[in-house]
Amino acid sequence: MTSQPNPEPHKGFGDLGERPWKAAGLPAHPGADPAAYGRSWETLANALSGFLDALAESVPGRETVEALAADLTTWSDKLKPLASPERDRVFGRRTDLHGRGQSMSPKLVVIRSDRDSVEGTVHFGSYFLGGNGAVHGGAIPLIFDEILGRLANSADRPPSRTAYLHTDFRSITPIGPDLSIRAWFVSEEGRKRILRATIHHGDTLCAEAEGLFVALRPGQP
Ligand SMILES: CCCCCCCC(=O)SCCNC(=O)CCNC(=O)[C@H](O)C(C)(C)COP(=O)(O)OP(=O)(O)OC[C@H]1O[C@@H](n2cnc3c(N)ncnc32)[C@H](O)[C@@H]1OP(=O)(O)O
Repeated sequence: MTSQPNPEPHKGFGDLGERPWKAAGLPAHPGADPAAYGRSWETLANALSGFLDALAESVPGRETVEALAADLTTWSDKLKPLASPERDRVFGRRTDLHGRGQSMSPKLVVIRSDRDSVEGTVHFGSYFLGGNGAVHGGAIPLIFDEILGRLANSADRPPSRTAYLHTDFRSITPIGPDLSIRAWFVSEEGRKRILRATIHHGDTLCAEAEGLFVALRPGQP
């Protein structure tokens, strides 16, 4: 399952000229090059997700909260001067990694995929808690958009965007266990691609979705 680059990249960023990270020995587009960071970006993404889960679960003392806030501010201040145009970034663009090297959506592990379907597992950590052990109702469409959007734009298909995403919550989606996730094409006519997906906990259907993805016309953002 591979993502297709938008033929008309996002406009609004000036030409950077020489990319500053090239001086650090990185390629021009480090997000598109799995070798750029070795295993270190994957380690970072896992550490970030693990941190968010640990924070969500913990009840730290006030001193710990203050120290943590100071540490995070230090890192934000270090990273802000390194801000780069969207097309050059790494976060969320490492399609070779489970979870694309980001922490916004839960980690999707693809076990099998072909041109028209994909199967895998998804794990919602405590960061995605809604209440009473159930995943937040907004996080479920998030992973559906992730898996359906990637499948809709896979193979040689031109890029598309989600026009609608209908989600039915059939039973509680639990925080913690690995869940089965499946997505498949229902139809593909002209610019319109209809796909469906399910999440199961064992034999229990937790949620299902249908999405319409519309192929972008040239120049459409
Ligand atoms: C670059 C790739 C990144 C992949 C990211 C993964 C997916 C995402 O999360 S994308 C982010 C969320 N989605 C968005 O931001 C999309 C915002 N919306 C849009 O950009 C536009 O409305 C867009 C592109 C979906 C459709 O607009 P447009 O290209 O003008 O299509 P339009 O001509 O109106 O419609 C085409 C067909 O789709 C149908 N259609 C469009 N929207 C809907 C809808 N919500 N419900 C039902 N049918 C619809 C139309 O009726 C039409 O059907 P027909 O050809 O049979 O008459």
